[in-house]
Amino acid sequence: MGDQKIGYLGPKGTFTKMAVDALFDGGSYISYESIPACLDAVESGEVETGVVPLENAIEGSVHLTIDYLVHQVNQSIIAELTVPIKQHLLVHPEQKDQPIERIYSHSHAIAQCHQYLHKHYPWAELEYTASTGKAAEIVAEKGVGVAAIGNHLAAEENGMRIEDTDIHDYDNNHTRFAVVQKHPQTLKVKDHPVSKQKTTVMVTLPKDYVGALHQVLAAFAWRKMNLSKIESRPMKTGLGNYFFLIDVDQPYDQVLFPGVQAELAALGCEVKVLGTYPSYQIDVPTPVKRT
Ligand SMILES: O=C(O)C(=O)Cc1ccccc1
Repeated sequence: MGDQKIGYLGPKGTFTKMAVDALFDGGSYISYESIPACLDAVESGEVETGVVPLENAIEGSVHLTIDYLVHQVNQSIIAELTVPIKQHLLVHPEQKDQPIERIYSHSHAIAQCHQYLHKHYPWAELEYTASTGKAAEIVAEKGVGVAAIGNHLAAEENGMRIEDTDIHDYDNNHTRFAVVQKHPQTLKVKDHPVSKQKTTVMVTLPKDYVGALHQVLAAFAWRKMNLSKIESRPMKTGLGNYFFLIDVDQPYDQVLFPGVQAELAALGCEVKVLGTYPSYQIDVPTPVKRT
């Protein structure tokens, strides 16, 4: 296999980049400034593999990723990795007593630190950026009087000072990242244990009728297939129209899944397999001391 080209949500110093560094064993890493830009690059073949955030333990799903995967591109999830997330307040090295008037970050990072922000910086304006790395880059450029929420890598890469560490409101803050490809092929990853094999399916109901979701879930339940997540998202075709994304805790097989698909098809549901993949749990290094 040649050099693997991996696109990720950048710029430098994002959590996605930390996840990429932790998972992959070599390759060319190409940074994209937004989730759609990264997934478009996979779609066009500019990179074979993309890595984007999928779900956070505190804030929930990254809807932009889910919606883009479902509505805009045709790609498979070929791996997922879960990494711990520690948020810090980053400032310009010349920041001293100047009031912090604006705080920049990704919407999920801001949501993970709401209580902290409410308590310590209730006056600060919050400004959303496409990633935490972008927020750090903006603050490094703007100078004093502003701050970013991000990780220690963003601090290092942008020459920032960590003003306050571990400012996320809940411990056990983890994020799941999806590794996606248009034409599934083998990945060269470091030697991480696979915690389980999962399959994600998208189910679209024909129309709203009594017990529809119950029947969908029953198809998995009586086959004793464990579900680890179910989420509804709007179809974007009108209020009240939803599809369901279901994570099943087992690899795709030739008996149970086709059985589910046939049973749901008989109910008029559309079922699409978004991927069957290994799930990695990775501990990224977090060498943080207040500086
Ligand atoms: O913005 C980043 O650094 C990302 O990779 C997305 C994200 C944002 C907040 C928590 C986890 C991942």
